This record gives sequence, C-alpha cells and structure tokens, in this order.
Amino acid sequence: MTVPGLDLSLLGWHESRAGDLPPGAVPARVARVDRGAADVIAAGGHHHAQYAAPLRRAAAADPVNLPCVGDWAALTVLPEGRHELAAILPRHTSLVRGGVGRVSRHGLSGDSQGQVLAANVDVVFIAEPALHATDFADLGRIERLLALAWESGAEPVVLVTKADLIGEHLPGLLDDVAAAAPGAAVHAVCSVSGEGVDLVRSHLAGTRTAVILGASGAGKSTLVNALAGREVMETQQVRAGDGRGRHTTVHRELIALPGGGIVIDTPGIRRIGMYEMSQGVDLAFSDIEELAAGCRFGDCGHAGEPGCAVLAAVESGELPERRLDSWRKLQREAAWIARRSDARLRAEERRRWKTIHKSMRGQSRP
Ligand SMILES: Nc1nc2c(ncn2[C@@H]2O[C@H](COP(=O)(O)OP(=O)(O)OP(=O)(O)O)[C@@H](O)[C@H]2O)c(=O)[nH]1
Ligand SMILES: [Zn+2]
Repeated sequence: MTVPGLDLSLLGWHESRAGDLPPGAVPARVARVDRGAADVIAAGGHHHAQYAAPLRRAAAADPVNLPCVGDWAALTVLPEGRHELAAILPRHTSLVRGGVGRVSRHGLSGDSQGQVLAANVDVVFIAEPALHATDFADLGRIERLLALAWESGAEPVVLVTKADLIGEHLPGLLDDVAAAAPGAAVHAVCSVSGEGVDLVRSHLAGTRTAVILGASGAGKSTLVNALAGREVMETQQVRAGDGRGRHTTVHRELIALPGGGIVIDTPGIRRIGMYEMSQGVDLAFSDIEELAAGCRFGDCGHAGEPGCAVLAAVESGELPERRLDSWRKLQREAAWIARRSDARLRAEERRRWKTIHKSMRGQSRP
C-alpha cells in the first residue's frame, strides 16, 4: 500500500538535515504556531502537534527555543496516535524580535527575552511603495528594515512596489534606493500589471523561503497573491471524523508557491517592533563604515573632528546627509535595545543569585 506523500523538498527540505533528526522522528515544517502546539506539514500530510515535554522545558528556559513558522521540527507519533514535536532542528537563519515583556499563561514565553518570528528564511523582501500618500518612498524606513534583514542572516532584497504610480521618476528613485541599500538587490515591482514579479520570483529559485517586510499598505498581500497566482485565503475541504466533508477557511502562514519557493506571511512579522540589530546596522551602512576607515582618528565620531572622511563625503555630495542622520538614529536605537537586553540579563542574574543565597542560608542554619 502506498500512502500519497508530499514532496518535502518543495517546502525547502534538504536531505543534509536528516542527520539532525532523532531516531523514530520524521521531518515536518512548522506552518503556524499556537500556544503549546503547532500546525506542521510532513510528508504524510498536515498535522496539529503538541510540544513534547523536553521542548516545553527548553522553551520555558528561553523563548527563543519556542517553535516558530519556518522551523523544521522532528515529528513523532505517540502510541495513542497523537502527533508531537520532539525537537526543533538547528536554524539556518532567524528573524528575532527583542523581548516584549509579555507573560503567557502557560509560561512558555513568560519573560521578556527574544522571540523568533520566523526561521530558516533565505530572503527578506523589503517592500516600500514608490509613492505613498503624497510622498515618495521612505528611504529611512528602507534602511531600518535592511538593518533587521541583515541581522537575520538572510539575503535582503528591496522591492519598490506600486512602481506604476510614479512614471518617469522611477529611474531616479531607484538610484536613491540603491544608494540607501549597499549590497542588496533593488527591484521595481507592479503587482497590478505583473511587471517585476518574475524578478521577485527569481530570488525564490530552488525552493528558497522568503518573508516580506513593509509598512501597512505597502502592497505585501497583493504581491503574495501575484506570486501565488491566486487568492491565498482559500477555502479548503477538510475531512471530518465521520467521513463527511466540511469547509473551513484557513489562512496559511507558510505559503508554497506554485512555481517553487515559499513565502512566510505572519501578523507578527507584519507588526515590526524592536529587534536586536547592531550588526545589521553595520552591514546596512557598510558604505559609511568604509568611509570611516579613512578618518584620521580611529575613534572619530564624525561630528566635526579634523580629517573626518565621512563628513568630507557629505561635503562633496558623495554621501547624502540624510543617510548619515539615518545611520546615527539607527545606531542609537540599536544601542538602546542592546542596553535594555543587558539590563534584563543582569536582573535575571541577580534573581538567580538571590535564590542561590537564600538556599545557602537555609542550609547553613543549624
Ligand atoms: N497602483 C498600485 N496599487 C497597488 C499595487 N500593489 C498593491 N496596490 C494597492 O495598495 C493597497 C494596499 O495593498 P496591500 O497588498 O493590501 O498592502 P499590505 O502591505 O498587504 O498591507 P497590510 O495588509 O496592511 O500590511 C491595495 O489597495 C492594493 O490594491 C501596485 O503595484 N500598484
Ligand atoms: Zn569621521
């Protein structure tokens, strides 16, 4: 008897990961997470799987260990037929958001440490409309999202969406965007006419996984639909226990595109808050880092010191002053986030020592 199986390589599975699986487990990709459980896709089909005890313990110790969309997991079947996630396989990349101080009832993310929003992402698309309201694309927002993208370890690609809206100004805008995005590809896209959609698709070749970041109204959903060639919100036939069909509407957060490639689209990624991004900021502003190497003083603050190559580049017009300001702002933001997580670590350390001291005092009492 053959069980019709899904080809997991279409979801980005590589046999090289098989060695990470514990014995008796099969690979499954996390399509959506709930408290304490996840919807996963395995070769045998879709399953709703609870987290096994060791996974719950690891997640309680550090929420970074919580399964997230895009994770590859080890799936096991319990004797009573229930599915369980035994472990998360090592992540190649992760989009991490700094702690939000949320206390969950089940203690799975009961402190304010980092939270992984998506894992094993190869490409981060940054969608910025060519025109929004009355203004052109916001270069500062592109730079900020680029810093987050670089930090994740994935390849950043900037998409200037709604390219149809600015006509002859497009080439000039693309030049400005390219200058704000050193090291990243920049494409113009119009999801309505389909122009540029193939360029977007080319970054997904070989079943790569992407996320799309961008402000509300940037055209993310329209682009996903253009890539998928259909409405992604779909009505799916689900077999109920009594064998009769029933209809449910599922919004999948992990979308396998018909032409190959996977797009992760979650509300959490859409609402971008604070992430750790100090390394990402350095990478997003590699042009300024390079210029700074030419400053006379190694610790130059680029604030009027003699022999400052960065200010000289602003003076000559090589570096837009806007970009220097944007860099300063993001560096301050990154430092603030880093300080905050340091303070959190110190507070935790203090708590731990307090507990240890308490128990030691208890022991030394006669
Ligand atoms: N002219 C033009 N309009 C577009 C294009 N792409 C999207 N739009 C329109 O822009 C609006 C917002 O698009 P969405 O795809 O919903 O934006 P989104 O980024 O998913 O927004 P959120 O769901 O709020 O995050 C819609 O009215 C779209 O029809 C485009 O290429 N050209
Ligand atoms: Zn300098």
